[in-house]
Amino acid sequence: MSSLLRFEGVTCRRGGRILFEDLDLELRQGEALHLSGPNGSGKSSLLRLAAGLLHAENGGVHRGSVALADEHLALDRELPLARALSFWSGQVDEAIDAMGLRRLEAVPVRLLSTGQAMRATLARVAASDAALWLLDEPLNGLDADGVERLDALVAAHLERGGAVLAASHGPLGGTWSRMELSA
Ligand SMILES: Nc1ncnc2c1ncn2[C@@H]1O[C@H](COP(=O)(O)OP(=O)(O)OP(=O)(O)O)[C@@H](O)[C@H]1O
Repeated sequence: MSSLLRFEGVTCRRGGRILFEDLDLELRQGEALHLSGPNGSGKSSLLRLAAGLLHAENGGVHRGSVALADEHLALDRELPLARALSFWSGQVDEAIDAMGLRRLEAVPVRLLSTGQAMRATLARVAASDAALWLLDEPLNGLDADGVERLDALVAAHLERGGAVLAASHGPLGGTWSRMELSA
C-alpha cells in the first residue's frame, strides 16, 4: 500500500515552545490514526503541518492530496448548503446524503447549528477527492446519529484506499492506531 503521509524527523515549535521533536509518522492507504493528548499538546498543530498550513521547524513532511476538517467551515456562509459544498466538488449528493443533510441543502450555511455545521464540514471533506482526511475534533457537536454517519464515512474511505488522521478527545468508532502527544 502506498504512503499518503510521511513525517520524517519533524520538530514543531509554536509560540516559542517545542511541541514535539524528531517525530516520524507514516500513514498508508487504508490506515487510520487517532491522535490524542492534553489541551495544548500540539494535535491541531500536527494536523496543520500535515495539511501544509504550518511549516516544520525541522524535518520533512511528504503528503499527497489532503482535505482538512477543523473549526473553519470553509463554506460560503451566505450560500445554500448544497451550493456552498459545490465550490469544492462537482459531486456533492453522496456526501450530503451520507451526513444526513438532504433536508438542509437549501438552507444558508450561516443558519446551521453547531452539529449541522460539523456535518457540513465532514460532507465537504467526503465530497473532496482527497486521499488523506485530516479531522480535528470531528465529534464536536455531533449527536449519536452524526457519530454513526462519521464512522460509516471513515470506514468507506479506508475501504476505498484512503487514510484518516484524526485528533479527538473522545472515542472514535472502528479500528484506529493510536498516538498520544504529551503536554
Ligand atoms: N498561532 C499560534 N501562535 C503561537 N502559539 C500557538 C499558535 N497556535 C497554537 N499555539 C500554541 O501551540 C500549542 C499547541 O496548540 P494546539 O492547538 O496544536 O494544541 P491541541 O493539542 O490541538 O490542543 P486542544 O486539545 O486544546 O485542541 C498551544 O500551547 C498553543 O498556545
